[in-house]
Amino acid sequence: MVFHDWDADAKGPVPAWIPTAEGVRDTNLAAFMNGFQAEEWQRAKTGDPQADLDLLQRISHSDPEAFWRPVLDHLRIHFHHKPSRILQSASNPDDVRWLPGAQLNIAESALCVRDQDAPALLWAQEEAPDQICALTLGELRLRTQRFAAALRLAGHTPGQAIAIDMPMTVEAVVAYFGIVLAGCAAVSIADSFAPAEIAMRLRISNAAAIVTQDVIGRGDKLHPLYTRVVEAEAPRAVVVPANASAGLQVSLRRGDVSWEDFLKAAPPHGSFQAHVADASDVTNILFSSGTTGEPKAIPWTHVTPIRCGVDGWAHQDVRRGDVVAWPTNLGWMMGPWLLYAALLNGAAVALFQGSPLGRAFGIFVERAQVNVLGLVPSIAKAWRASGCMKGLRWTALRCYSSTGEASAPEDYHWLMARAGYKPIIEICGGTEIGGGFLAGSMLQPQCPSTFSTPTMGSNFVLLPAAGGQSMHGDWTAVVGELAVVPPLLGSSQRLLNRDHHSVYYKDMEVVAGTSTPLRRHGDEFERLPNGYYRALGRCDDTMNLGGIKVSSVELERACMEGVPSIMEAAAVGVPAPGGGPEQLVLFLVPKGKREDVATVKHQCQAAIWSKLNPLFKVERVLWRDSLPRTASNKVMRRVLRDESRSHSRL
Ligand SMILES: Nc1ncnc2c1ncn2[C@@H]1O[C@H](COP(=O)(O)OP(=O)(O)OP(=O)(O)O)[C@@H](O)[C@H]1O
Repeated sequence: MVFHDWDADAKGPVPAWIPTAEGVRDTNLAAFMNGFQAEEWQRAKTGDPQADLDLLQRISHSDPEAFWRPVLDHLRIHFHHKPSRILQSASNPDDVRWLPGAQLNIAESALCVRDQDAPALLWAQEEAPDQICALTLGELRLRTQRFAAALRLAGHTPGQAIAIDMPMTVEAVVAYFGIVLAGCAAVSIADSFAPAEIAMRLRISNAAAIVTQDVIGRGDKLHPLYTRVVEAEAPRAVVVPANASAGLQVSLRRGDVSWEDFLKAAPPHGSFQAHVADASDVTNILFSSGTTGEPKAIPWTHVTPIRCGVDGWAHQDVRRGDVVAWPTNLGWMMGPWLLYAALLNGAAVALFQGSPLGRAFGIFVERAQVNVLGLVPSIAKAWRASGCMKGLRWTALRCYSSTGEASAPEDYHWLMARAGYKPIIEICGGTEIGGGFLAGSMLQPQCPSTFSTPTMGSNFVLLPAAGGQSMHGDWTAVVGELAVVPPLLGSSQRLLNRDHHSVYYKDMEVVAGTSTPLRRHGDEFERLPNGYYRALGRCDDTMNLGGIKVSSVELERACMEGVPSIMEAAAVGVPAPGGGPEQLVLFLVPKGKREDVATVKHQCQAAIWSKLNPLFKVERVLWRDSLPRTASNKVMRRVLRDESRSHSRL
């Protein structure tokens, strides 16, 4: 009611959550600001953390030496040899060096320097979501060291690539950190992939071994995993049983070994000296989702996880003793991101062994006392449609967080309300960024499906179609492609299967007033009148309707808000048969039964006219049972574009 005369055109969307003074005071950033010493900070700060947030964010990229030193201390990054400086600049962004001269193993910072008695991992099975099991950091460290020792005894040397293809279980986390401690690179492969996809990733990374699981149990169904890995002609496999008490449910190839036998070679309590590496050595090889084409193989170094840690610290406000849950897999960047964002901040990771779509997951969140709950938009949509979380009390929750694709404000308003109005911290970046460049903040009012600040350390411009570069802080409402201003700590400097420079810098404008090229990212954003941002999806998903550029996401949002009978929408622009301007085709998933196409087309048209532009014409509407998605659950509009082209040829 307080907002009934809110002028959204002048002030941006209505906030659905406003931090209290006490809430602001308790954040990590407010505490950090108290002790921050940078010269510009001392000169210009007001003493009010909310008012000073922009200043801190600006200093975080304009003065990396001043910003990162205390942040590295705060995250307790453990160096065997300290870096000579934070950043060694170069005119080519691929040649800059973060933490030059540093010798470290980032897994030690995650496992060895914090309270060893504190919980590090919590988990439960889908069949018994309220039976929470826990492992302390000390126990996790010991198991990890044993795995690393076993790797060494099996002949694996620093620099080798070792794949992991399995659900995100305790064993997966042990293997992940064990590989990093041993100086090898973990090749992250999502557990949903078919053999050909697994084989491609093993080939690109030249993996010397793989850690996998026999089967994946979901509800009362068992899905094969080991057989897929075998079909991919994987190298030697270490195989974890899905059900430890039942033992392995597959027979192994000659040379493959069970998890238990693999570990037997190393003493359970022996200490393992972590491999001390250069900051730029590889710890992890990840693959992007492939929304825009073939997945890119992206190496993460010992520096990249610091991006994850700082995101979690500054944006989701992960605190010591917290519990962080985020249904994902090590094969997606949010898997490793979650481990580092929690452990580098002294928090525990909550791993649910089952589907996040049902009530069992909600019970787990309640019982594990989850403080920070991450998700992708399709999870919230499913919860809202089924009503499965009704009555659950997520009282420990301080915030949600969302990544992956643009969210629907209505769904997210619903989600905020279901935990008694808790903010949803949107974060957008990418596998090659090691985390986010744009996010929400617990120091600022939050509106569903918007971003309120660049992440700490990052800087970007929007490139409006009319030309020019619009900086954050310009405070002008504008739409444009977002381009990152390098350098950005954590972002990639090489790719294994493409030329890094051509993918990210070729043909890009230079940063105004410098000779440094902007870094391409390929997302379209709108800056709102209050300086917040809204994601408009991939630039490839924008279309030109009657000479006006519009993004798929905007059209979809208008339909979702205006037509109650649809659950999901995907909008694509298709060239008119025989040439001419693009035509708008809508693919819709119904909430219940499919309504008459002509009626729904009329409703969508009305919603688009009233919310966006009276010149946009809906050409066709097609019902679908579901939308095509990548393995990481992102809508593949390029597949729909192809589909509608073939429809129009019929
Ligand atoms: N909170 C968010 N809101 C909107 N979009 C998001 C959000 N988080 C991530 N994204 C989208 O996901 C992308 C990053 O995902 P990822 O690194 O897996 O690569 P991809 O773009 O999906 O795949 P590829 O680069 O192979 O095409 C972002 O560029 C953005 O398009």
